[in-house]
Amino acid sequence: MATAKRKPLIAGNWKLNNNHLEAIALVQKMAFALNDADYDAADIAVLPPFTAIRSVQTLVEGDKLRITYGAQDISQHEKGAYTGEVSGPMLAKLNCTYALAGHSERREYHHEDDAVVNAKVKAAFASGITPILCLGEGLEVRKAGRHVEHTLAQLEGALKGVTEEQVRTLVVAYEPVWAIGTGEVATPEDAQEVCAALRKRIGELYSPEAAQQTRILYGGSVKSGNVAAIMAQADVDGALVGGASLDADEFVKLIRAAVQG
Ligand SMILES: O=C[C@H](O)COP(=O)(O)O
Repeated sequence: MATAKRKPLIAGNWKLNNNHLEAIALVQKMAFALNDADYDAADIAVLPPFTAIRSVQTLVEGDKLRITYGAQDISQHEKGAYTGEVSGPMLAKLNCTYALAGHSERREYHHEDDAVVNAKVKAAFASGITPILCLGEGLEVRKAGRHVEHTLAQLEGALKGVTEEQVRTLVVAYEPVWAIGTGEVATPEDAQEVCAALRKRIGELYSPEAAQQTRILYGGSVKSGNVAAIMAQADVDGALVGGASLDADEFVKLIRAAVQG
């Protein structure tokens, strides 16, 4: 089967870093370094904390930057008595392109299970936001050799009720939990094994054509020095980057290394 061309996506998840002033400084520095060839080669996104999204929006729209942005989480609810939550319509009003759903840190520290993640994925689509669905196994599961079945079960749980049309635009991020923020990177072959299995299962659940369109990212200690080998894998379409996205010079270097090839 001919492989459709998927534009790489390099997304920087800032996690709990950068107030709105620091966010402006970081995006300005990125914008100063990036050029049209970079934007043509990859979609480039930042995922600031909620409090900085408005500042990033103002900068991006005011200067017509080709950097896209999104949120690190999205409520499964649209409105009502849900203290602390931020809804899809609120994020859409800020012109967010993406929202993470099911990041392992949300699953671990906020006890989000597959049903909640599924509701968040659907909430994002309902507001015209592209969910970046995060999946991945912990160390115990990896050691037991059950990483593929574990990640596929998370995928199936998160996609209940998601249509084929939606899944074509979905972004999936495979992030082995043991490789997040630890300096421990999965080998390119480890990343490919799971990303290929995810694409195959999307093909079985929907259609091979849809599976060829879904972008699948790898995340977990991705840096400018290791991204090229990961991106060289057939089923890896980009990276979800934590720590290395907090430094503009390193992030731009990483983006360029990711698309050279
Ligand atoms: O969302 C990003 C991932 O959790 C990876 O974080 P990291 O690049 O700091 O390991």
